Amino acid sequence: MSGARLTGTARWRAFLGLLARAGRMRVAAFGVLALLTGLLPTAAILAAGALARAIPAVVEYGGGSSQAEPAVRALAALLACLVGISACGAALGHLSRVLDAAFSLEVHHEVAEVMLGAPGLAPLEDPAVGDHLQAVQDAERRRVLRLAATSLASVVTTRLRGAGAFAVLLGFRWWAPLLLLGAWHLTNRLYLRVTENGISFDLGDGAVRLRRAEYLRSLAVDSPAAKEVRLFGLGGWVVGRYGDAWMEALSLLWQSRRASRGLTAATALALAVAHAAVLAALVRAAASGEVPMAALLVFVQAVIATSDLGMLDDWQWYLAQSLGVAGHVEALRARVPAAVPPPERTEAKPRGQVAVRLENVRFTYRGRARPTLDGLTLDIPAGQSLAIVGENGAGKSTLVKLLCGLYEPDAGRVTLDGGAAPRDGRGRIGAIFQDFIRYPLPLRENVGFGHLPSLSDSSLLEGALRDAGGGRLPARLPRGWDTVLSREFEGGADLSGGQWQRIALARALTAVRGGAGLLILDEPTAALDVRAETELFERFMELTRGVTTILVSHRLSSVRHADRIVVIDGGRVVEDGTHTGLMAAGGLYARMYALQADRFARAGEEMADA
Ligand SMILES: Nc1ncnc2c1ncn2[C@@H]1O[C@H](COP(=O)(O)OP(=O)(O)OP(=O)(O)O)[C@@H](O)[C@H]1O
Repeated sequence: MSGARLTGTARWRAFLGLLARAGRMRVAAFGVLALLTGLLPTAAILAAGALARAIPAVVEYGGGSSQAEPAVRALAALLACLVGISACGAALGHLSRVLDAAFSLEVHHEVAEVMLGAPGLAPLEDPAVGDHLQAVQDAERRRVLRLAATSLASVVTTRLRGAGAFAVLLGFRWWAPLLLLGAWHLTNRLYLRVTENGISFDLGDGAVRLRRAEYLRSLAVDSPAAKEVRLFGLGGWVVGRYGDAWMEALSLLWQSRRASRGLTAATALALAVAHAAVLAALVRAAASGEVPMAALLVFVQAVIATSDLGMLDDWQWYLAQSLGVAGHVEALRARVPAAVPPPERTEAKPRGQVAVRLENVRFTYRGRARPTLDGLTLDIPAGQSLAIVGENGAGKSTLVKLLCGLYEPDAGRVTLDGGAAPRDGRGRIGAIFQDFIRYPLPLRENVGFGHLPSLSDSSLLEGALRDAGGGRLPARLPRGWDTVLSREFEGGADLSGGQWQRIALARALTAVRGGAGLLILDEPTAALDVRAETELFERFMELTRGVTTILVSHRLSSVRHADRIVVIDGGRVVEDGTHTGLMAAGGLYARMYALQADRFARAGEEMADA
């Protein structure tokens, strides 16, 4: 994955960039608080040492004497440090939580902006883009994004405490902190090894085995399989296999952990030897009088605090993951081209019918050896109703997606009204696809999304729904236009396939009422029977007179009343005319029509026989 290939510095830059967008002042305050929280413990160790040094004078001359002043100052400094540690720690914790939320929001915002800024659908089909998106989604699932600043605060303050202890110990022997650092560094290596094992487990065989176990578990508890599991008495088998699959998956992890046993033992030994060497040297120096008692107290505390240079467990992992996410976001931005902003509209007539022209268009899907469209030329005058027909896979939907500017042709041109590229004129196109979206949102939005500015124009939405044949629907829903169209939400409702189709069509009509001059229906009625589809298309052509309409269907009888019919085959237009003209020509259209009519008649006979 290219996100993983970003250098550490680039990832840090991306991470801090995302964090900085949460507010520079907040980030500056975060930095100051982290610095104070990290360094005050070392100051406290030094203050404790100063206090220990000053105590004998207090004992000797009394608390009220001038000789006791250093002790009072040291005590005050120690108290100030302790109060500072807890106050700064609390403030840092609070600010971290604010930044955590802001960081996660920024990541999602950035990803959405990059993806929505892509000129068409092609980047969405790029496997590398899919990998980056998946990585961000996984991070969200593991709550990594919501701990980015907290983990940064924790790692920074801990390392600062370790660095402070290191500096203090330098005052004893130069080699002492280096020795301890080396030993603690081994714990970091060990941690990395264990993490890498975990990652390769997640990415490799382990994940496959876990997925299998997870599937078996879901068979036992989820509803889709509930009927068959009970009916066929599969319960015992499912639970048994789940246990086996789970153990099989974990055995891989244990195996990899066993492989780290040598490093674990070496680390423990190194830590014991390093600490023993430094403590022994300290004791010897104290015994010889070289290191006084107060300094011994300081150095021993510093030895203990060097553990903050070692492995940090979860926080280190969370921070590494957050840096990884920032890398993925950065890589996503580099991978997905940003759309060029549309030029200023110069045409005087932004509303009304749209003329479409495709000139010698060639288009090949990513990963496909052969073009889907090749040498396709088609002129659609403003206001015409055109049907595009062809066999399955002929490229009808592809042609429609090019018309909507969702893909760019490899060669040739697609233009609206003699000049504009489709993606610059999207506001003038209303389209409903075969796989139209059933938004789990209120009915109002499901219809109003065709023209967002009309979302609050109830009479426009009502008119569109009525024309699409769904006029009685709001009255049947528990909350009328505000009913969420999904049972997964409180007070929501489920609709039948036919009702959803009416809503999708109403959405297209809303687009037309909002000013779209080109309406495309790419088989949104596939679930209807032939007669219903024919009636609906005819009604639609009636309702959208004055708008350029493109109907896609492979049921020829449904579209025969269109002004014009083109047949796509081999990636280009092979026939072009009216139904009567094409039938008379006796070409591909006529053959397809005869075949469908024959099939239809035979199906009718079989039903009559039955
Ligand atoms: N996103 C995609 N990536 C790769 N190939 C695709 C993609 N979408 C469609 N294709 C392929 O392009 C060819 C044309 O598909 P298209 O959906 O345009 O045909 P169609 O005429 O609309 O078919 P149908 O009548 O079945 O809806 C098919 O071979 C299809 O498999």
